[in-house]
Amino acid sequence: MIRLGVPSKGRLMEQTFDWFAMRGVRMSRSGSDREYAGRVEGAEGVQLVLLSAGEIPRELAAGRIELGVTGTDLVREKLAGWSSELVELAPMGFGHADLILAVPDCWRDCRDLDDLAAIARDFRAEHGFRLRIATKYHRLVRAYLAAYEVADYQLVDSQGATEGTVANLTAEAIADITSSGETLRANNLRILDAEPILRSQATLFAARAAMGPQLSDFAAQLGLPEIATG
Ligand SMILES: Nc1ncnc2c1ncn2[C@@H]1O[C@H](COP(=O)(O)OP(=O)(O)OP(=O)(O)O)[C@@H](O)[C@H]1O
Ligand SMILES: O=P(O)(O)OC[C@H]1O[C@H](OP(=O)(O)OP(=O)(O)O)[C@H](O)[C@@H]1O
Repeated sequence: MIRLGVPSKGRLMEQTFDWFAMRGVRMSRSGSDREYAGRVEGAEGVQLVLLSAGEIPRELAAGRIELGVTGTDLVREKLAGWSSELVELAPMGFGHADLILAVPDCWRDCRDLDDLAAIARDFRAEHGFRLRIATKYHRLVRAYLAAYEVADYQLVDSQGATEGTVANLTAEAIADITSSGETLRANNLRILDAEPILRSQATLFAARAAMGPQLSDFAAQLGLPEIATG
């Protein structure tokens, strides 16, 4: 049996269902919108497991599902050394979002990472604490800022509504996912002029430990390029 983890709600779930339907595999919830079981038609031996997008990386790594759909951002954030545990079978062409750093629009002198590094250096002396960056992407943000030699900051954990933290005075800057940019604009934030921390999209992942003939057959049925097994 191949257990396939799919996000349990919203656009990500609907677009995942559409992606599989285009490839001849029809998925649906078994019962009401609140029931987290699902049906699969058009593929033998595949069981649908509806899960939080954020839990799918760990479920794959733990061997509780063999395949999973989630954003590349969540896999890279949640699993250190993700590529030793998972294989990227197919980018799915939706759920595009960039993980970016943003500062208050009124910080006229903060345009890029060099400016941020300089402001962060002065911030502590001036305020008695390090500049706060709100995010749920701790691992990715730390690695990125280390690469650009930004050091004088602290991360503040924010699991949602991250753009609100600056107005709420719990952070000076944020690192979060954006697609249309509307949430940033509505909260008077501006993206730093720099490469995004990550460009993410919804992706079909397989657990490396589960690779074998059954997964290969299913991948072939979906029209994916031949995958190495073992
Ligand atoms: N505005 C957006 N546009 C496109 N993709 C997005 C957007 N916001 C989030 N995503 C992507 O959707 C995926 C799920 O995001 P997130 O964990 O925030 O979802 P959620 O619906 O809050 O899920 P959970 O059930 O874990 O709370 C992530 O990979 C993220 O990159
Ligand atoms: O650039 P935009 O198109 O405005 O999208 C960006 C927003 O979408 C996501 O939030 P989501 O709605 O998933 O809620 P969250 O705050 O719980 O993460 C993300 O965290 C941003 O807040």
